[in-house]
Amino acid sequence: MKMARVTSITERQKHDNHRIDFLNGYLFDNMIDGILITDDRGSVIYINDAYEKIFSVSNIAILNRSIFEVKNDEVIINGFKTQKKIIGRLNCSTGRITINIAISPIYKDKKFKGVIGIYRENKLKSNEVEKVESSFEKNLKAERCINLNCCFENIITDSHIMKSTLLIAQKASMVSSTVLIRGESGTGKGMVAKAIHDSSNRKEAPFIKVNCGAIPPTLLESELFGHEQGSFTGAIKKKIGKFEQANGGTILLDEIGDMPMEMQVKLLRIIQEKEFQRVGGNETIRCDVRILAATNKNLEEQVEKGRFREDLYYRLNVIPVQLPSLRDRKEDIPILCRYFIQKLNKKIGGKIKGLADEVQEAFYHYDWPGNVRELENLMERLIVLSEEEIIQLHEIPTYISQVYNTTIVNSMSVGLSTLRNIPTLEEYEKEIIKVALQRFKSFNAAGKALGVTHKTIAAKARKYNIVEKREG
Ligand SMILES: Nc1ncnc2c1ncn2[C@@H]1O[C@H](COP(=O)(O)OP(=O)(O)OP(=O)(O)O)[C@@H](O)[C@H]1O
Repeated sequence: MKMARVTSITERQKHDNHRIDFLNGYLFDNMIDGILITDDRGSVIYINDAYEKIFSVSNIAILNRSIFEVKNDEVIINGFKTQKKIIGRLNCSTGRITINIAISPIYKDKKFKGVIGIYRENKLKSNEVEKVESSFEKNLKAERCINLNCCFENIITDSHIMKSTLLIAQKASMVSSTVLIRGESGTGKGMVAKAIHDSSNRKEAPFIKVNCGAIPPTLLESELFGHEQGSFTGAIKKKIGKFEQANGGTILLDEIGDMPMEMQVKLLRIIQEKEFQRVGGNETIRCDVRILAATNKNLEEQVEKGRFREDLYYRLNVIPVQLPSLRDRKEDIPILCRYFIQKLNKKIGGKIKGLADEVQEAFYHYDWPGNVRELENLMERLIVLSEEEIIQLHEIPTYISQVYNTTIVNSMSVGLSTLRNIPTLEEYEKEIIKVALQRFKSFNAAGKALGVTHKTIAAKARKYNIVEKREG
């Protein structure tokens, strides 16, 4: 009898640990190709010996540095930004050696975890030197092909996933199908709905937004479909509902997941038959309204629990548009900050020029549960209250700066544990002082960050030739 192979959990764990060992060290050590691996923020977490040789760099100088600051390797930067497989070529200064590069994104549980770059030296014969052409250019062109029209220009993003999502929204604007826009609160669902309307041939007609969660269930029907005079206590005058107001245009049913069951039946009817009656009225009113719905709820779960009609769910979910949360597109944080600084400086007469490096780091590590709205509100508060032109770490709320402080300590120990050759204490001291001086720009501030006096920093900076020794 054939025995099935069963891998127990503990065995599997052993496998996993083994794999991690591989990744942390020896798998790539003896390869001919240079290898560089980054984490999801673009910090270098691994380079092998071949990489050190090809680029004449030491791992101590490059580990934990951002690929944006380490070296001008546009191929990996482009691979990181687009989170796509990219091949390219770098020319060395002699022109006789090129380096073929293949960058691949690393995903775990559908989440972007960083990139791995493979670098292979390619010695050219002299007649080949002229022919070298970088496929990086081609990739850039492909990237530019993601063309969004001006209706989407207020939706600021650098993220490839977000741009692809907006492209779906733009395509949806060309038809009248129902669109279900999903995403956590503050991810921009309202903005996307407006852009779909503005980009459609209904743009001259009204765009009407109804927050289904904010209106008491008893009033929602009259809000949506209107009522006749005297149809219920308080119905003093005839009222035109939102659907009639939106005739020829678009209606956004925001927080659709909170719509009461009775209203869901009525909504289904209007989607199917395109007609309704006002509350207390007999007249059948036909209207031509494009329906967009938005929610931050898990509608599938609501359907399973019997809180949302399955037939309505399918009617609404004809074109799904899923907006990623800000923590899943952290590459958007810098561009959003720049955008909000510019916009809010104008609005409230602020003079902020930017964010200190540590603030940017802190923003990067924070989870932003309120997404872009939370970031925008915080930027407004900082612009109003900040004493400096560059917003400093001590000015941001402690729940965000704390995240930064713990991450720095953690990343230092992770970085050290991945080093193959442990640096001497002196080498380590030299590097950390260099980093602190680059970041804080003065002996005083660097000393404060490292917990020593400015005199100690100054003396050590001279000892390690980080700054020039004074004569005499
Ligand atoms: N990509 C973006 N670029 C610029 N501003 C943005 C972006 N995304 C969101 N915002 C801003 O964030 C705020 C929230 O956006 P919006 O109301 O569209 O989010 P939402 O997902 O509909 O939120 P909710 O579910 O709470 O209604 C708005 O002030 C909007 O201007």
